[in-house]
Amino acid sequence: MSGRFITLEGGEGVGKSTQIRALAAALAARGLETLVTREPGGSPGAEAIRALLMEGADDRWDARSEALLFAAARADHVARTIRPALARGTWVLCDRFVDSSRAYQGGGGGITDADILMLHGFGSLGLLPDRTFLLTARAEEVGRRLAVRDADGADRMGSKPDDYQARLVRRFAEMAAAEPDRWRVIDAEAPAEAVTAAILTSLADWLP
Ligand SMILES: Nc1ncnc2c1ncn2[C@@H]1O[C@H](COP(=O)(O)OP(=O)(O)OP(=O)(O)O)[C@@H](O)[C@H]1O
Ligand SMILES: Cc1cn([C@H]2C[C@H](O)[C@@H](COP(=O)(O)O)O2)c(=O)[nH]c1=O
Repeated sequence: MSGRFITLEGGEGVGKSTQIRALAAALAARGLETLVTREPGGSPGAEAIRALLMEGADDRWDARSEALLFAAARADHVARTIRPALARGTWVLCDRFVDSSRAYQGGGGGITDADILMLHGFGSLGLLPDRTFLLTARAEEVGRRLAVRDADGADRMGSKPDDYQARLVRRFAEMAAAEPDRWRVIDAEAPAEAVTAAILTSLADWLP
C-alpha cells in the first residue's frame, strides 16, 4: 500500500505550519495515519543541515552552495523519512519541498529550474508530491503576521530582502499555473479554520 504525499508551499508567514497541524488533525479524525514533516529538516541529517542554512549571515552561502545544501538535506529526508512512510501507507504532510527550492533558490536566487530539478533528480530520484497546496496572502497581511511572530527577529532565510521575496512569490504562482493537476491555490488570508476547510475541500476526491 502506498500513502499520499502532500506538500504545503508559499512565502514566509503565510500559514503553512498552522495549516499542516490542522490538516493532520482533520485527517487523523478520519482514521488516516499521517506524518507531519518539514524542510529543510525531517531527518537527523537534514535537521543538522537546516542549522547550517538557517543560522548566520546572509552571505554565509553563495546561491550554488545554498542550492546544494537544500538538495542534500532533501535527499536524506526523502530516503530516511518520506519514502519509508509512504511505503507503510502513511499520508505524508510536508511543510515545503522541492518547489521551495525552485521558488527561493530559483526565483529568488537565480539558479535555473533545470539545475534545481537536476539536483533533485540525483539526490531524491525526482520524487514529487501527489498534491501541492500553494497558500497565498498579500504582502501587507504577511507583514502584519510576521511582525507579531518574529518580533525578536527572523532567521537567515527569512531575512532576505523584499525584492527576493517578491520574486519567489511570483515563481510559486508560475509553477502552480504551469502544473494545475498537482497544484491547488488556496487563499490563506481567511481565518485559519476557513483555510483548513478549503484545503480539505480540495482533498475531497481522496478522503474516506
Ligand atoms: N489564517 C490566519 N489568519 C491570521 N493569522 C494566521 C493565520 N494563519 C497563521 N497565522 C499566524 O501567522 C503567523 C505565521 O503562521 P505560520 O507560522 O503558520 O506560517 P508559515 O507559513 O509556516 O511561516 P514560515 O514559512 O515562516 O515558517 C503565526 O503567528 C500564525 O499564528
Ligand atoms: C525547503 C526550502 C526552504 N527554503 C527556505 C524557506 C524558509 O525561508 C526557510 C525554511 O523556514 P521555515 O520557517 O521552516 O519555513 O528556508 C529555501 O530557501 N529552499 C528550500 O528548498
